Amino acid sequence: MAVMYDRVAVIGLGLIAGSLFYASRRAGLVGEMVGFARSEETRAVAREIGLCDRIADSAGDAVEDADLVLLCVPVGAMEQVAREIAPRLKPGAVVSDVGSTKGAVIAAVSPHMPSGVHFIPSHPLAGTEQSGPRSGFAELFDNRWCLLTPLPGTDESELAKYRAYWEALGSNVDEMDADHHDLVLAVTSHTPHLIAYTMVGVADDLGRVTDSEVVKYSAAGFRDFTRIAASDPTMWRDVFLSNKEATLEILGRFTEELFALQRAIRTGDGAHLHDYFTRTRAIRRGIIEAGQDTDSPNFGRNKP
Ligand SMILES: NC(=O)C1=CN([C@@H]2O[C@H](COP(=O)(O)OP(=O)(O)OC[C@H]3O[C@@H](n4cnc5c(N)ncnc54)[C@H](O)[C@@H]3O)[C@@H](O)[C@H]2O)C=CC1
Ligand SMILES: O=C(O)C(=O)Cc1ccc(O)cc1
Repeated sequence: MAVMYDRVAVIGLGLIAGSLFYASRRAGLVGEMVGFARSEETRAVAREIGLCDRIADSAGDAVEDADLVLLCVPVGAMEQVAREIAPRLKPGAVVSDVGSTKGAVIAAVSPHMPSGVHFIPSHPLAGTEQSGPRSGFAELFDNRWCLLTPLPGTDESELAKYRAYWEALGSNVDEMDADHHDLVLAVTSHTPHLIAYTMVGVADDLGRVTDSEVVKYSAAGFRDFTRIAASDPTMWRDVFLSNKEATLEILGRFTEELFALQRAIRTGDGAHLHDYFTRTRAIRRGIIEAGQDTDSPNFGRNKP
């Protein structure tokens, strides 16, 4: 495939930045990729393993002359990075981020963007519980969604080009507004992570009594919870602090339903439990029939 951006800068050298580097290389989408991370140790690892073509000594140096700048740091660090790079951005450059929340990132980054620079926020719905410079891989974005939340008045041709970049990385791309994104993600990602963290925390408390039994007899569902609860603490702290309103809204609804189920168990209301589980089973079957199960080889089959 042809080179789309001659020079790309990635700030923050973890799972997403590394995967962007390998996937961009695989598809021949960028000329040179320059990287920067705050910690000296991360930069040393990146140099050692050949992550990026060049590792700069500051965020400002990394973005010098870059056509595309990708902010791949925890969402709580976006503002500081935007402030650091702003004076060094090339006029006409596209700046994007890959943060898991969008409203707060837009509020943090856009005030610092000089006129003539195009800020186009994005969020790949692809990840693992791994983090750091050694965790990236080229296939991460294959067949996953990437959501763009462009601001009103965004340059149409830069938006179309950035969208095509994600498609060339292997993703399916959709656009929506930031508030809607944050509500959808609170339901599908943020609150489920909080539930996994809580369940593993509960098991850990029990573990002090029954010790290794929790691990020894853990069934698949609980093992999935432990995988999710092993995700990066800094990243997830920032996600909840920056998507407060939507997460609290969904958590409120969650606890109401949980209390109703708790009451059904206490009062022996089997019909309530059975009806509830029948409804949720139909949702899973609907996802599979629509070809939207990303674990299935049929994923994307029924896409419009
Ligand atoms: N891990 C996941 O599954 C996904 C993460 N995201 C989002 O992508 C972003 C990056 O996540 P990961 O790559 O997983 O994180 P990571 O923890 O693997 O990497 C983050 C990198 O940012 C660097 N960093 C932190 N603060 C910095 C600062 N002030 N200046 C420069 N570098 C700084 C760290 O040293 C590290 O190299 C986050 O905003 C996250 O919400 C989006 C989709 C999936
Ligand atoms: O590992 C998992 O199960 C994930 O849910 C990955 C993930 C984490 C954060 C995001 O913003 C998007 C995807």
